[in-house]
Amino acid sequence: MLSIKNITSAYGETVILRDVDIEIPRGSVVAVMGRNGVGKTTLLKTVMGLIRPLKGAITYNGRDITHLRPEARALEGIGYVPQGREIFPFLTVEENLVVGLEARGKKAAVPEGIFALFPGLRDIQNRKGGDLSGGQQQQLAIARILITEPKLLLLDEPTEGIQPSIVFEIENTIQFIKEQGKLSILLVEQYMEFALRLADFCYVMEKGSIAFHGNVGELSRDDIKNHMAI
Ligand SMILES: Nc1ncnc2c1ncn2[C@@H]1O[C@H](COP(=O)(O)OP(=O)(O)OP(=O)(O)O)[C@@H](O)[C@H]1O
Repeated sequence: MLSIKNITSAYGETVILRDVDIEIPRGSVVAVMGRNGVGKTTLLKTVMGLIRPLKGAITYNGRDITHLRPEARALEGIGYVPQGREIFPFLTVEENLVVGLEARGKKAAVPEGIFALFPGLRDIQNRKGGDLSGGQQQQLAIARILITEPKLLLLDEPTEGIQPSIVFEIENTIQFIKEQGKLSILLVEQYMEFALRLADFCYVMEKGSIAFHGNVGELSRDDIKNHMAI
Protein backbone atom coordinates (compact mmCIF):
# COMPACT_ATOMS: atom_id res chain seq x y z
CA MET A 1 0.00 0.00 0.00
CA LEU A 2 2.65 2.50 1.12
CA SER A 3 6.35 2.01 0.85
CA ILE A 4 8.76 4.49 2.43
CA LYS A 5 12.29 3.85 1.17
CA ASN A 6 15.50 5.48 2.31
CA ILE A 7 13.78 8.72 3.28
CA THR A 8 16.00 11.52 4.54
CA SER A 9 14.25 14.77 5.53
CA ALA A 10 15.52 18.03 6.98
CA TYR A 11 14.41 21.45 8.22
CA GLY A 12 16.88 23.72 6.45
CA GLU A 13 20.33 22.40 7.26
CA THR A 14 19.15 20.19 10.12
CA VAL A 15 18.68 16.61 9.00
CA ILE A 16 15.91 14.95 11.03
CA LEU A 17 15.05 11.67 9.27
CA ARG A 18 17.90 9.44 8.11
CA ASP A 19 17.36 6.61 5.64
CA VAL A 20 13.97 5.62 6.99
CA ASP A 21 12.38 2.47 5.52
CA ILE A 22 8.78 1.56 6.44
CA GLU A 23 6.27 -0.72 4.72
CA ILE A 24 2.53 -0.47 5.26
CA PRO A 25 0.75 -3.49 3.82
CA ARG A 26 -2.84 -2.97 2.66
CA GLY A 27 -5.37 -3.17 5.50
CA SER A 28 -2.74 -3.15 8.23
CA VAL A 29 -2.05 -0.88 11.17
CA VAL A 30 1.61 0.13 11.47
CA ALA A 31 2.74 1.87 14.65
CA VAL A 32 5.75 4.17 14.74
CA MET A 33 6.91 4.78 18.30
CA GLY A 34 9.73 6.68 19.89
CA ARG A 35 10.47 9.40 22.38
CA ASN A 36 9.80 13.12 21.99
CA GLY A 37 11.69 14.71 19.16
CA VAL A 38 12.93 11.59 17.35
CA GLY A 39 11.16 12.66 14.15
CA LYS A 40 7.78 10.92 14.18
CA THR A 41 5.78 14.00 13.15
CA THR A 42 8.41 14.84 10.54
CA LEU A 43 7.86 11.36 9.10
CA LEU A 44 4.08 11.88 8.80
CA LYS A 45 4.58 15.32 7.25
CA THR A 46 6.94 13.81 4.73
CA VAL A 47 4.41 11.10 3.85
CA MET A 48 1.73 13.79 3.47
CA GLY A 49 4.00 15.91 1.26
CA LEU A 50 4.26 18.84 3.66
CA ILE A 51 8.02 18.31 3.77
CA ARG A 52 10.03 17.38 0.68
CA PRO A 53 12.57 14.66 1.46
CA LEU A 54 16.21 15.24 0.51
CA LYS A 55 16.42 11.72 -0.74
CA GLY A 56 14.49 8.48 -0.91
CA ALA A 57 11.12 7.56 -2.35
CA ILE A 58 7.52 7.13 -1.25
CA THR A 59 5.44 4.71 -3.28
CA TYR A 60 1.67 4.54 -2.82
CA ASN A 61 -0.27 1.75 -4.52
CA GLY A 62 2.72 1.14 -6.76
CA ARG A 63 3.00 4.78 -7.83
CA ASP A 64 5.91 7.08 -6.93
CA ILE A 65 4.31 10.01 -5.05
CA THR A 66 7.56 11.50 -3.67
CA HIS A 67 7.01 14.76 -5.55
CA LEU A 68 3.23 14.95 -5.42
CA ARG A 69 1.68 17.96 -3.65
CA PRO A 70 -0.19 17.39 -0.35
CA GLU A 71 -3.58 18.22 -1.92
CA ALA A 72 -2.99 15.64 -4.63
CA ARG A 73 -2.06 13.05 -2.01
CA ALA A 74 -5.30 13.81 -0.15
CA LEU A 75 -7.27 13.30 -3.36
CA GLU A 76 -5.50 9.97 -3.85
CA GLY A 77 -6.86 8.89 -0.47
CA ILE A 78 -4.21 9.79 2.10
CA GLY A 79 -5.86 11.35 5.17
CA TYR A 80 -3.79 13.13 7.83
CA VAL A 81 -4.91 13.87 11.40
CA PRO A 82 -2.16 16.15 12.76
CA GLN A 83 -1.04 16.26 16.35
CA GLY A 84 -2.68 19.62 17.08
CA ARG A 85 -5.95 18.32 15.55
CA GLU A 86 -6.55 21.65 13.79
CA ILE A 87 -10.24 21.89 14.57
CA PHE A 88 -11.89 25.17 13.53
CA PRO A 89 -12.75 26.65 16.96
CA PHE A 90 -15.54 28.97 15.83
CA LEU A 91 -17.32 26.39 13.66
CA THR A 92 -19.72 23.83 15.12
CA VAL A 93 -18.98 20.11 15.11
CA GLU A 94 -21.27 19.67 12.12
CA GLU A 95 -19.65 22.57 10.25
CA ASN A 96 -16.18 21.17 10.96
CA LEU A 97 -17.29 17.89 9.42
CA VAL A 98 -18.81 19.55 6.37
CA VAL A 99 -15.67 21.64 5.80
CA GLY A 100 -13.69 18.40 5.66
CA LEU A 101 -15.95 17.10 2.90
CA GLU A 102 -16.02 20.33 0.92
CA ALA A 103 -12.24 20.60 1.01
CA ARG A 104 -12.15 17.44 -1.04
CA GLY A 105 -14.91 18.51 -3.42
CA LYS A 106 -17.43 16.05 -2.01
CA LYS A 107 -21.12 16.41 -1.23
CA ALA A 108 -21.67 18.60 1.82
CA ALA A 109 -23.90 16.38 3.97
CA VAL A 110 -22.54 14.54 6.96
CA PRO A 111 -23.01 10.79 6.44
CA GLU A 112 -25.02 9.18 9.25
CA GLY A 113 -22.48 6.36 9.55
CA ILE A 114 -19.94 8.68 11.14
CA PHE A 115 -22.12 8.99 14.25
CA ALA A 116 -22.21 5.21 14.54
CA LEU A 117 -18.40 5.32 14.72
CA PHE A 118 -18.36 8.33 17.08
CA PRO A 119 -21.69 8.29 18.99
CA GLY A 120 -20.46 11.03 21.31
CA LEU A 121 -20.31 13.52 18.43
CA ARG A 122 -24.01 13.18 17.60
CA ASP A 123 -25.15 14.95 20.77
CA ILE A 124 -22.72 17.82 20.41
CA GLN A 125 -23.23 18.60 16.72
CA ASN A 126 -24.12 22.21 17.46
CA ARG A 127 -21.30 22.90 19.90
CA LYS A 128 -18.38 25.03 18.73
CA GLY A 129 -15.13 23.15 18.06
CA GLY A 130 -13.27 25.40 20.49
CA ASP A 131 -15.63 24.45 23.35
CA LEU A 132 -14.94 20.71 23.09
CA SER A 133 -12.62 18.72 25.33
CA GLY A 134 -9.31 17.53 23.91
CA GLY A 135 -10.73 14.04 23.49
CA GLN A 136 -13.83 15.28 21.68
CA GLN A 137 -11.63 17.40 19.39
CA GLN A 138 -9.50 14.35 18.63
CA GLN A 139 -12.60 12.32 17.75
CA LEU A 140 -13.87 15.17 15.58
CA ALA A 141 -10.51 15.43 13.80
CA ILE A 142 -10.51 11.70 13.03
CA ALA A 143 -14.18 11.78 11.99
CA ARG A 144 -13.56 14.76 9.70
CA ILE A 145 -10.93 12.80 7.80
CA LEU A 146 -12.82 9.48 7.82
CA ILE A 147 -15.88 10.93 6.08
CA THR A 148 -13.67 11.76 3.11
CA GLU A 149 -13.16 7.98 2.81
CA PRO A 150 -9.36 7.83 2.82
CA LYS A 151 -7.53 4.62 1.98
CA LEU A 152 -4.54 5.41 4.16
CA LEU A 153 -4.94 7.21 7.48
CA LEU A 154 -2.02 9.00 9.15
CA LEU A 155 -2.63 9.53 12.88
CA ASP A 156 -0.26 11.64 14.96
CA GLU A 157 -0.45 10.75 18.67
CA PRO A 158 -4.25 10.46 18.95
CA THR A 159 -4.04 9.71 22.69
CA GLU A 160 -1.93 12.73 23.64
CA GLY A 161 -3.42 14.65 26.56
CA ILE A 162 -6.72 12.78 26.43
CA GLN A 163 -8.72 11.30 29.30
CA PRO A 164 -8.67 7.48 29.54
CA SER A 165 -12.38 6.94 28.75
CA ILE A 166 -12.01 8.73 25.41
CA VAL A 167 -8.72 6.97 24.66
CA PHE A 168 -10.70 3.74 25.10
CA GLU A 169 -13.41 4.95 22.70
CA ILE A 170 -10.80 5.96 20.13
CA GLU A 171 -9.11 2.58 20.45
CA ASN A 172 -12.43 0.79 19.86
CA THR A 173 -13.14 2.94 16.83
CA ILE A 174 -9.73 2.24 15.30
CA GLN A 175 -10.16 -1.47 16.05
CA PHE A 176 -13.55 -1.46 14.34
CA ILE A 177 -12.13 0.33 11.29
CA LYS A 178 -9.28 -2.15 11.19
CA GLU A 179 -11.65 -5.12 11.27
CA GLN A 180 -13.49 -3.72 8.27
CA GLY A 181 -10.18 -4.07 6.43
CA LYS A 182 -10.68 -1.19 3.98
CA LEU A 183 -8.20 1.23 5.48
CA SER A 184 -4.49 1.10 6.20
CA ILE A 185 -3.24 3.13 9.16
CA LEU A 186 0.11 4.66 10.01
CA LEU A 187 -0.13 5.44 13.71
CA VAL A 188 2.47 7.56 15.49
CA GLU A 189 2.25 7.01 19.25
CA GLN A 190 4.14 7.24 22.50
CA TYR A 191 1.49 5.31 24.45
CA MET A 192 3.02 1.92 23.80
CA GLU A 193 0.28 -0.39 25.02
CA PHE A 194 -2.38 1.45 23.04
CA ALA A 195 -0.26 1.27 19.88
CA LEU A 196 0.61 -2.40 20.31
CA ARG A 197 -2.99 -3.46 20.92
CA LEU A 198 -3.91 -1.96 17.55
CA ALA A 199 -0.84 -2.51 15.40
CA ASP A 200 0.16 -5.41 13.21
CA PHE A 201 3.69 -4.07 12.75
CA CYS A 202 5.73 -1.71 14.84
CA TYR A 203 8.76 0.46 14.23
CA VAL A 204 10.74 2.23 16.93
CA MET A 205 12.60 5.40 15.98
CA GLU A 206 15.70 6.78 17.63
CA LYS A 207 17.22 10.08 16.51
CA GLY A 208 15.57 10.00 13.10
CA SER A 209 16.37 6.39 12.23
CA ILE A 210 14.48 3.14 12.59
CA ALA A 211 16.21 1.33 15.44
CA PHE A 212 13.96 -1.67 15.69
CA HIS A 213 10.98 -3.11 13.87
CA GLY A 214 8.92 -6.23 13.41
CA ASN A 215 5.65 -8.04 13.55
CA VAL A 216 3.87 -7.10 16.80
CA GLY A 217 2.89 -10.70 17.48
CA GLU A 218 6.53 -11.78 17.36
CA LEU A 219 8.32 -8.96 19.20
CA SER A 220 9.00 -8.98 22.91
CA ARG A 221 7.51 -6.06 24.85
CA ASP A 222 10.77 -5.74 26.77
CA ASP A 223 12.78 -5.31 23.58
CA ILE A 224 10.39 -2.60 22.43
CA LYS A 225 10.49 -0.89 25.83
CA ASN A 226 14.29 -0.97 25.86
CA HIS A 227 14.45 0.74 22.49
CA MET A 228 11.84 3.30 23.53
CA ALA A 229 13.92 4.17 26.58
CA ILE A 230 17.09 4.99 24.69
N1 LIG B 1 9.53 23.36 11.72
C1 LIG B 1 10.67 22.93 12.29
N2 LIG B 1 11.85 23.58 12.08
C2 LIG B 1 12.99 23.14 12.63
N3 LIG B 1 13.09 22.04 13.42
C3 LIG B 1 11.95 21.36 13.67
C4 LIG B 1 10.68 21.78 13.12
N4 LIG B 1 9.75 20.90 13.55
C5 LIG B 1 10.39 19.99 14.32
N5 LIG B 1 11.71 20.27 14.39
C6 LIG B 1 12.72 19.50 15.13
O1 LIG B 1 12.80 18.22 14.51
C7 LIG B 1 13.00 17.21 15.49
C8 LIG B 1 11.94 16.13 15.30
O2 LIG B 1 10.68 16.70 15.59
P1 LIG B 1 9.32 15.88 15.42
O3 LIG B 1 8.19 16.78 15.76
O4 LIG B 1 9.27 15.22 14.09
O5 LIG B 1 9.49 14.76 16.53
P2 LIG B 1 8.44 13.82 17.21
O6 LIG B 1 9.10 12.51 17.36
O7 LIG B 1 7.15 13.88 16.49
O8 LIG B 1 8.27 14.46 18.64
P3 LIG B 1 6.97 14.78 19.48
O9 LIG B 1 6.57 13.48 20.05
O10 LIG B 1 7.46 15.75 20.49
O11 LIG B 1 5.97 15.36 18.55
C9 LIG B 1 12.97 17.90 16.84
O12 LIG B 1 14.29 18.09 17.25
C10 LIG B 1 12.30 19.21 16.55
O13 LIG B 1 12.78 20.21 17.42
